[in-house]
Amino acid sequence: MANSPAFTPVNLLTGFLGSGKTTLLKRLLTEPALAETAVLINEFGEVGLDHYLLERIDETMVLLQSGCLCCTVRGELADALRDLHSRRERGLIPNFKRVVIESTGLADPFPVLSTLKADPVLRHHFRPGNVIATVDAVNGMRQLDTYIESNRQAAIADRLMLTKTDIADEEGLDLLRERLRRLNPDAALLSTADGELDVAGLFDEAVATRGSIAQSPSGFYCETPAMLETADGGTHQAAVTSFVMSVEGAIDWTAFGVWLTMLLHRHGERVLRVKGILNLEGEARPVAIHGVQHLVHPPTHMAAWPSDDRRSHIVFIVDGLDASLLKRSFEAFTLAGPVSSLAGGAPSARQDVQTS
Ligand SMILES: Nc1nc2c(ncn2[C@@H]2O[C@H](COP(=O)(O)OP(=O)(O)OP(=O)(O)O)[C@@H](O)[C@H]2O)c(=O)[nH]1
Repeated sequence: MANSPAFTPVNLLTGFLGSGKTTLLKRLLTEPALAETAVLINEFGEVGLDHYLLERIDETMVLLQSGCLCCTVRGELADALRDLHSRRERGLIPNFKRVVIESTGLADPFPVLSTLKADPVLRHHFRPGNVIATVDAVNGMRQLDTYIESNRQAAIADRLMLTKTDIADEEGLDLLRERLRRLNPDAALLSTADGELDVAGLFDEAVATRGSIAQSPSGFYCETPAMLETADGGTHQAAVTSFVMSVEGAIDWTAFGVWLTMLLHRHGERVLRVKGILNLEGEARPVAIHGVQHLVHPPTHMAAWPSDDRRSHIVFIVDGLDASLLKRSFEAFTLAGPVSSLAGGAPSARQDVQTS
């Protein structure tokens, strides 16, 4: 295709669970300079909601199967990129000049980058762009303390993007900045709240160095930082699992709000992420809800239902918390009918994530 670059940059948007990747992506995609962007979304969990929460669906947006890019979806990533390239060449989809991959909040970015290098077709048409890692100013310190994935994401990034500085306390923020500078002194440390932020400039530019990671002559990255290897060979923390609760019929908002607040108050340490699209009593439009550990974000109305499915779907990513307990307490609190579908455990798409 005439206007497509010889090597299309593939940018990676990473960052721990709930740290604001989709929010940033949504903002980026409204930038006129970034109009020609293909988006690949990968989510940890049975049911992906991010493509709905992004509220942009077209043929240059690809949802990668559930499972984690760094563990089980790498072949699919390569296939998706090859397919996008081939359809662009044949003029079947709008031209795109860059790719952005939004990874799961638990992804290790390194294998994603090496997928580009390993594939004989991809390396002739794509090149690495930038790795942008969002870091939650409220929960980031605890996540760095607890989850190796969070450290890997921050260590490999070209740009560290602090989010939620508007609701974080100053003292904690200073400590987090210091820690991030120590972890990755070469990355630009930015904030989504910065009015001067050059959003378009976050992408594409190939960078000469990437922290302590060596760059091969072909421009791809060939070493993983040894200091961040996990004892179990690099898979996710042992007890992290995800499940979805799907609920028929409208939910009472007050009861739901009390339940969620109590849940996160009591078990916030272990609820790494909760997000959902809710059908609420008295509301024509769906409402998106987000929680990250102890933090409940204000709910937002979505523009419209993304499909004919009018059920509420609530996705949980938990660390060592029993799905059936959550289901029972949800039913008791909200007096909702039985939760119609409850996926738990470790399905084949994410076998690398062990259940305890
Ligand atoms: N106050 C505030 N809230 C934010 C900011 N960035 C994101 N959020 C909120 O944080 C919640 C999670 O944001 P998402 O963008 O869905 O996070 P994510 O990293 O894509 O989440 P996962 O893909 O599930 O890991 C949402 O309720 C956002 O509105 C910010 O800078 N300030």
